[in-house]
Amino acid sequence: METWRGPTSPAATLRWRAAAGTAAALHRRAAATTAAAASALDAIRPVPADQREQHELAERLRAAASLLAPGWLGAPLDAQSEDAPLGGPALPAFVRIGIAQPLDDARFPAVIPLLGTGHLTVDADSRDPRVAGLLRSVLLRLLAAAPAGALLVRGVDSATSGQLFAPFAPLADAGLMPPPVTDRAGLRAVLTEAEQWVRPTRPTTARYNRHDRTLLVVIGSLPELTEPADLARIGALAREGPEAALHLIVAGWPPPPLTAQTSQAPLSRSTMIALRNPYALVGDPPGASFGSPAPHLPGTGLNAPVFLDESPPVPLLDRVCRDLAARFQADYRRTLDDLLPEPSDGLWTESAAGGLGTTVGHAGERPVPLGFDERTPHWLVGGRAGAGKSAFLINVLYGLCARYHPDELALYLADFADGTAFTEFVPERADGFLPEDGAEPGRPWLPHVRAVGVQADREYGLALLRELDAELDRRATEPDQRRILCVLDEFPMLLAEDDALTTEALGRLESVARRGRSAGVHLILTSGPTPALAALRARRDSFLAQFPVRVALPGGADVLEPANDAAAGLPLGTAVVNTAGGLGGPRGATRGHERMVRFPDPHADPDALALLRHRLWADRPAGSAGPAVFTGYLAPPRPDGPEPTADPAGGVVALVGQVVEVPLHPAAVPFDRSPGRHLAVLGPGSAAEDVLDGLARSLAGQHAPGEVRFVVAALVAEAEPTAAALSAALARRHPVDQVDAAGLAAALDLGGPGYLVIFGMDGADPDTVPVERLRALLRDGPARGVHLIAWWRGIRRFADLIAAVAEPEPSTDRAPAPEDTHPDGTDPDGTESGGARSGGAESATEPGNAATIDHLLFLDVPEPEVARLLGRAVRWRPRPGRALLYDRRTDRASLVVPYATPTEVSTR
Ligand SMILES: Nc1ncnc2c1ncn2[C@@H]1O[C@H](COP(=O)(O)OP(=O)(O)OP(=O)(O)O)[C@@H](O)[C@H]1O
Repeated sequence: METWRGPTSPAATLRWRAAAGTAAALHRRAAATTAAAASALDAIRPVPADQREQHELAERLRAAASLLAPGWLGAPLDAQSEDAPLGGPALPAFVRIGIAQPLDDARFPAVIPLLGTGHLTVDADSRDPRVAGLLRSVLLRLLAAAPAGALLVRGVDSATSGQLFAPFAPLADAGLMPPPVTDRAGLRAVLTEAEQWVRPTRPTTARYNRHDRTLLVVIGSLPELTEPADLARIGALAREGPEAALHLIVAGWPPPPLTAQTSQAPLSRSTMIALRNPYALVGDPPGASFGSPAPHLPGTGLNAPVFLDESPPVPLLDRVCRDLAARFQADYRRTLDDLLPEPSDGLWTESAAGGLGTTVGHAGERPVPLGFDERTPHWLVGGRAGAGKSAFLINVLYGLCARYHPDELALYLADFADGTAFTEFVPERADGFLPEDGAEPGRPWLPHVRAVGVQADREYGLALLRELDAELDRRATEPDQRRILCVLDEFPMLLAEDDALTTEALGRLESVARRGRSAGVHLILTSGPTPALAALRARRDSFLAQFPVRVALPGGADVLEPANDAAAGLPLGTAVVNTAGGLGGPRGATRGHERMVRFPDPHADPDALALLRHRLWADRPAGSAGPAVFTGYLAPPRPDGPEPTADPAGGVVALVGQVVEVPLHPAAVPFDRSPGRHLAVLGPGSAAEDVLDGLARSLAGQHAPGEVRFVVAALVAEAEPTAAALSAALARRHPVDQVDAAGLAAALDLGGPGYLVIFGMDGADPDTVPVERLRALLRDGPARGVHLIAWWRGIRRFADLIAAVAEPEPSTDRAPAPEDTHPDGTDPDGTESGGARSGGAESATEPGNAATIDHLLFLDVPEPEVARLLGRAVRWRPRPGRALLYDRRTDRASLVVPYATPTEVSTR
């Protein structure tokens, strides 16, 4: 009789017996099953090579296969009942790949070891329908048979643009299996994830992370021109993967060589399938042999042609994927309500005296509480983009706001990336700013939230930390029952530069974290995956040591200790909550300090969220103010209401923008009667021109009609249109002279109250506008209500002029003493103030010389130039939408966001 590969012989029969015996030996993890299979197979004896014996052998192998790969793992999928239960007690060790057919009428399921053992390769890729069928059926079997959540799958398929995995889309929608990647970048991301998965916990001892879950990477086809380096990474993963619960199914392996150097060896530790027509040859599984009677003899693979399983019926695939997704979602069907107190209990029933607490999620059926008190004062939260960080934070913040009265809890929120986490807490208005007083906001605000920084500058973050530090100073003498929670989202950006701001921010973080613990000031820091975290942790006396609570969302394992792999492979909507600084513990041991929680998506029901927000807002204590909102990417509108009017000395205060500080406040330039009350706007661009324009309009609005005279001059051509438009606008309310340089010279003697608004002062010819007359104006103008507000395009001309006007002259006038020195001797951005200085502006500040300009507003002037002019260090990074306001009298420099460009003058 002829078998498929040759005449049947006792030796061949022996090989069959050995094959089954080997398979049984491989099944170590299913000992009982294996024992049963082995005993079934041991009964096989060498038999005469007749058809009857062959049939009997096939029958026994069929029985063995049903023991090794029961249910979903081995059943013919086209006959599989749609009601067959999903999930099993343990990860499957064997899986069917097709039907072996040694004789025309003798068949048995071909079963290979995979999970727990090695990998599978096929020499053709997903473009071959037989390969696509095999991959889909193996994947379906494994997913259907694995315990829920135990098998994580990553798909790669370039040749069919991911179509191979299309039937599994419901799993992607549910967040169970990400959509397949289809290009080289995607492949690299998958390989990186797999490498992290197998990364030794401690490289020196080469011990491997051991996961409770298994990662299966299924490559249906490699991207075209996959680079040898990436192929080598696959090879390395194959070698190291199985011990770390990583397995590969790679179709199209080995890939066709591009050059002799790039030809790839078979993937180690894999069962290889070679396609023939119409059947396939199946090689030996790793470390064992289907066909060799003894391990030391070379294996020949399975001695029977195998007809690979076809793609499972679409309805079956669909049903299984939907069921798995539905189960997963059922577990996640909890809502934000499940984290809140019972509605019947009402709002704000808990006391913050001993600490704050809320429910952050559920571990199984059990709610998991987490809080802020002396034991767990601060939290560090990590997760990759899209991991649900905002969702987690929003749950926490609403949970706290529902439990504690605004008198017991104040929130400060800031994000530094382009995230949208906190827009949720910004009262709605198209421009992102707080509605006018009394207006019903489109989006109510939470009475607990004092300040929100959206896409905030690093300076804002530092200001927030300074404010908290100052609050802690206050609390040292006057304890305050109200707890403060400050959330800094993407905090590594605050520390991203190697500069003085980072140094100070680190110090403040340390101080706030250390002192806040017992003083009721708490922090949540969040971060995406970044090497900065490891670097921060490695610092001696790292402030992170003050953060015992670590919350790792998907991709956030680096907030845990490196040896703790509890967060590996977390699906969306889950987090590892660790209260021991991220420390792990023995595998399998109950870790009292660590829970895996599931948390709901608070935006899944926007109406419920809006209702809750409205409830919190409607119940706010009388007199509550909305949060101060700083939106980094918007120029704030000039305040609508009347400008702060005349100060006691009879001058006005011009507002140039918003100081980047906490609490937010306007940058005010007083125009009172003392010498030097003038403003220079410095910078080359049109933004400076716009600032001057806006300021002049705002000043016009502060005076009764006809009360002051405006003299407007454009001494550089580029500013003429602006000057003309401004003059026209101002003229609706006040007398205006639009003049040239000569007219300006004449106006220096203006007798009555007025403003000289000069665009392009650097264009003034000293012969036309004499320095001594300018000096007289700077010194004496304010006393008669005349102020200069002028724009210089370049700092050099300004410095020259100021040096010239500041030259000592016989005078007994003395500049007034500084009114306001920063208490800690630093200016608002932390640079040292005061001290002996030299330089242009310097001489302008010398006592006895009052011919000077008190206020300088820098736009787009490099830090060294500003420092040189001021004769002292400043911390300033010019960028669009930001200005530095320097007040000569107080020697303070403040970062300012200039108000939005005006469109028309106030018509009051
Ligand atoms: N518990 C959850 N269950 C299901 N989906 C969720 C859950 N939490 C968040 N999501 C969804 O995941 C997506 C990302 O969530 P979220 O915006 O909270 O992530 P993030 O980490 O803040 O992202 P980024 O850092 O990019 O802003 C959103 O579409 C959200 O609806």
